[in-house]
Amino acid sequence: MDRKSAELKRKAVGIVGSGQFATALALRFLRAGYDVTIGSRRPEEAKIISVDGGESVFSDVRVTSVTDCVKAIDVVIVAIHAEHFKSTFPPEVASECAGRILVDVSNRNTRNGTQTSNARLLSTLVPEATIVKAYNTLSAYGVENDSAGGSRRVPVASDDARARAVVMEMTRDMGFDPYENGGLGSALAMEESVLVVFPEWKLPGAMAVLVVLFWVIFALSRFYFATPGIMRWDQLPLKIFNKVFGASTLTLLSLTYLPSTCAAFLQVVNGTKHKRFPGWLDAWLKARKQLGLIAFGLICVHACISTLILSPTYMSAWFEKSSVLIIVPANHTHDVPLNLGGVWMTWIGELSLLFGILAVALMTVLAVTSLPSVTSAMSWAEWRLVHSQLGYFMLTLAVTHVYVMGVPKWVKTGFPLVFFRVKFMSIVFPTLVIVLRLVLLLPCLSAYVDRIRLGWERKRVDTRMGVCEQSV
Ligand SMILES: NC(=O)C1=CN([C@@H]2O[C@H](COP(=O)(O)OP(=O)(O)OC[C@H]3O[C@@H](n4cnc5c(N)ncnc54)[C@H](OP(=O)(O)O)[C@@H]3O)[C@@H](O)[C@H]2O)C=CC1
Ligand SMILES: [Fe+3]
Repeated sequence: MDRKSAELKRKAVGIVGSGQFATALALRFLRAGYDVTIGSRRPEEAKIISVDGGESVFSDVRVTSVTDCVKAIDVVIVAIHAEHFKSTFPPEVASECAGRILVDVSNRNTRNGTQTSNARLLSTLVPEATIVKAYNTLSAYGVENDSAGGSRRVPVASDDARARAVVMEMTRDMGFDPYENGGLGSALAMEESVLVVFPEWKLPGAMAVLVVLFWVIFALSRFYFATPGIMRWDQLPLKIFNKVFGASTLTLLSLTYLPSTCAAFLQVVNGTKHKRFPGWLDAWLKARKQLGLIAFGLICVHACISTLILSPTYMSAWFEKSSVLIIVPANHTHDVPLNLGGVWMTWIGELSLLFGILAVALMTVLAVTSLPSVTSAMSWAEWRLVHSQLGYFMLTLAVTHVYVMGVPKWVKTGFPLVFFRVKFMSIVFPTLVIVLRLVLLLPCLSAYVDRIRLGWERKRVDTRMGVCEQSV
């Protein structure tokens, strides 16, 4: 076979099934210049598409029986539900698939705890074909419309490296971004990946809910039970909840930065970095980005509400007291014009606001630099500088924002009543996190941590147990 005819053969693809996904893939392959053959149970009934996307005559797609499709084409995409594998590939059809590449695109509806992937099931039914798992992470809509949501990255898995390479090239031809995803053993994880949504947000989401709930309960108890009489229910939506948002932000920011400090202390205690972190710390370290982003969302809400209620009525401590003495002459009957003028902010208000605004600005920088496109444009050293040093600086600014406005009141309140104040309690945990970080910065300790991170070990440990490469 000369090169030209080999090339022409490579540009042909078969698709078993004529449903929604099969149609979308056929259209995409047609646009990429492929000859498309659809293998259907009832070829005469199959709805056929043309390359311009409209339904039309059989001009662009060849429709045959499943047997003829697998007989004629080297690479066949199996776009049917796994429940129909058995009826579609009985032994007589399976034998015709010998030497062919079959691409399994199927997904499951539930995580039924099975240990066998659909791809493995197909490989047992069609043992003489080479099975590749791909495209199950796409959607029919996304395949048809480039503007549709969803990742353009396509994992491709197969035990046969050549088959993987063939399918990856076809994927590129369609305009997607394929990547090697190992052997067929990965198929189970690929099928499960579409059944769970935002798995990395589960733990941080749960932590955030608990934190906000804690502050809601604390704020309500403080205003309702601890100091009855000062609570006005009509100020619950903004004044009280704004305190909850502020306190929750500080707690979540602390939870974002604490695990790296814990990891550093653990490395000091272990005297090595070659020891796995316990599971809880590992999960917590992985949740940092999401925790930080949730905190960013809450600080935006806190900043909006604070701006709206910024007035001497709501924030009396931030504004100078103004009093006017009105002497009304006896028998005075007409209006007396009063020009009360503006009320100036105190230095406490101004300074506290400044620290708050700076903290929000820095948090915005941190949130932007956590976007994948921005992260990929940064070096590791730059990323570390922003998310570690700058992050702690931002936390310190946020805490100072509360200290400046709170200290005069706390001094007046005194112990133990100060423990019932939301603002006071909100900075206890962040202060502890900052102090722990400062302890790590002590020259003797930071030099020790640096040595450990360079690979030094206090005593040799069995590194074969696994190396922890988590960035801290
Ligand atoms: N739709 C999507 O967005 C995505 C789908 N997938 C996977 O692609 C596969 C096909 O999905 P989709 O196109 O949506 O499904 P459809 O129900 O639209 O199509 C399934 C096709 O399977 C064929 N088939 C074979 N045997 C049977 C049978 N016994 N009963 C009914 N149909 C049969 C039919 O074609 P014919 O009549 O020509 O034989 C039918 O058109 C599934 O495994 C799905 O998990 C993966 C990613 C995204
Ligand atoms: Fe605030």
